[in-house]
Amino acid sequence: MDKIGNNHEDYIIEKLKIKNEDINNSKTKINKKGFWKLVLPYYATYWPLCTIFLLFSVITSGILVAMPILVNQLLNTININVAAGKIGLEWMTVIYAGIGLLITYVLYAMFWISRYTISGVLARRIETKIRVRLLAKLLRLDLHFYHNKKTGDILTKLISDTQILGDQAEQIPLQVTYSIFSFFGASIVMFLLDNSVMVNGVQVNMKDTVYIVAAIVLGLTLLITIAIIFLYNYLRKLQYRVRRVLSSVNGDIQDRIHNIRLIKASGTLRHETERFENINEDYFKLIRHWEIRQGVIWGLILAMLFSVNGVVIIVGVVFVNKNALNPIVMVSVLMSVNQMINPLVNLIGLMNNIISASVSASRLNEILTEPERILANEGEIIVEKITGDIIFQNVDFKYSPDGEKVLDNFNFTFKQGHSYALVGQTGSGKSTISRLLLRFYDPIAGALLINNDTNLKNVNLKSFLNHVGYVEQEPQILFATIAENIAYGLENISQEAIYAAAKKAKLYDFVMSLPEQFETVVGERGHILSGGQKQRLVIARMFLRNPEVLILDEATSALDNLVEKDIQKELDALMKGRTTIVIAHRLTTVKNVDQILVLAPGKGICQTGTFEKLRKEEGYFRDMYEASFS
Ligand SMILES: Nc1ncnc2c1ncn2[C@@H]1O[C@H](COP(=O)(O)OP(=O)(O)OP(=O)(O)O)[C@@H](O)[C@H]1O
Repeated sequence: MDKIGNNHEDYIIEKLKIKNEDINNSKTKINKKGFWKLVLPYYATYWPLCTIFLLFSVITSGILVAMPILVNQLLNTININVAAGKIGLEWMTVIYAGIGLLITYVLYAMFWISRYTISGVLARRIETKIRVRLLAKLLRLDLHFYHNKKTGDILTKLISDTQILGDQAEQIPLQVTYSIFSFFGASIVMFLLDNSVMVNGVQVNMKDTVYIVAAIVLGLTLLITIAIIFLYNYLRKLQYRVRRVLSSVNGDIQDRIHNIRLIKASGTLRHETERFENINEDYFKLIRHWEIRQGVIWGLILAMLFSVNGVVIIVGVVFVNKNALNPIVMVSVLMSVNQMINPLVNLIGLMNNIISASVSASRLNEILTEPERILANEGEIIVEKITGDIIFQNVDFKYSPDGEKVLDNFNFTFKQGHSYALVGQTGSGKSTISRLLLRFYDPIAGALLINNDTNLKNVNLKSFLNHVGYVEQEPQILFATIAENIAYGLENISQEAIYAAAKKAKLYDFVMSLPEQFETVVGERGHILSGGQKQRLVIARMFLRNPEVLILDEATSALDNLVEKDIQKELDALMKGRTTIVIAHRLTTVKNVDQILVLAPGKGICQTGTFEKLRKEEGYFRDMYEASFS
């Protein structure tokens, strides 16, 4: 099997930053039982629906399979009188058989419609349940998981793969039941056919001949089935690679749309279009490769299957010629052979679906089996109030196992009710300290204690975060109204409280000038807001939370000096009596804090003191101070 990365896929791999081993190691990535493992629990949960669905599938398949018997009965009413050379009909039997056929078709239609509706509902139920489960898992995973993922890639799994799984959770059992049932049903029917003929007034039975024909059909189809199983494994690996690349292409589109302003500002429209064309051209070649192979493979197998029909016709004609097979029975035998082949043809049509389902299940399992490093401790120690110090005790931390330590034996006590500022060169670990405190990550060694002695790992995370207000450099804004964005995470908040928070954040006047005021939808990531307005919105969110611990990571960096001064006044008032950690490059923001910590990359804290003390001391802070006034 050719490896991706050796030929036309080189470009796509390089451009989309796909890990080569991710694709070529598809053997380890694809879990053969993945699909069943994922959907069986849902079949068990919705067992009444499943039972009816399976029952009706069996009934509809049964009716189809029984059809040759009815036809056989009908045809047998034609009584061939060989001696007299006449053909006579038993009209009453014909009428009864006709009515029987009609009733059968009506019943078939009724069961088919019921089965179709029930299985559709079941499919969508399973799809939505798996999607919710996946989303819940994604929310539980810590930020490490997201570092090397593209959002579009995750979205493809969340939307397309769950949909494929839902569809196939319906189609696979349905078609497999039908196929197995019809195959074996048709085989049995073939043996039950009345293969006797009147020869010169004497009834002659030809059962042996039918057995021979059936054995030929069974033998040939068994061989073809074995071939299908081998080819299935090959095609599944190929399909995994195609889907992996497709979801990376989706990720790429999402990434470029996300950065549309960069593209516009850099004038790279043509470059991006060409790049995308090249990526898609490579994707096209890859999928063409898949389409051709699977087309040829399934086509050949279909041809082999249909040739069974041909073999039966030839064998049948020979037997009829030797008077070993009743020509009327031969019609029914041929119908039964078709009934045996049809399920296999059906299974071939279903093969691509089975492959898709198996690949989707493997891709979803990549997320579902991802270890959860941070357990939110839903039922553990509830934090009613933050009344004590926050202590970083011998904390070591790095972002990846093979990366450098960002914090190395970091020790510091943030005293309750005091304010602190973290300053220092870029990359010195200031934001990392706040991320650890919010439990975006856990330290690899040491501990974070809150309320003097409670390990943060042991507390109910939500109850702790209820007391923490966090404003970060890049405001996180949802596609929702301004009011919803301000009140995010809080329940039963009055309109007045939202207005008051907006006033403190100097956002109120602007919001009231909008046609829909606080009900204005701000667009994705606050598209309709300026950088400063976004920052004011997240500051308003924090005022509303009224937390006991404040973490302000460059909270006012996007504000102009006058607004910043106003908001800083409000923030200073809020900071009083609350443990506050301010991360800032602007000295105005850190002027009034109780203590400033100066950090250096790889060294941790290298200076501490008040603004006045550090201003005079030789070091990074004095350099920073002098630079800002030079
Ligand atoms: N998600 C991440 N994965 C890997 N490394 C990271 C990640 N986030 C930060 N780092 C690295 O950790 C170090 C500390 O980053 P951090 O964001 O804490 O610095 P900072 O002092 O806040 O910088 P700045 O002042 O520029 O915001 C940096 O070297 C950075 O490259």
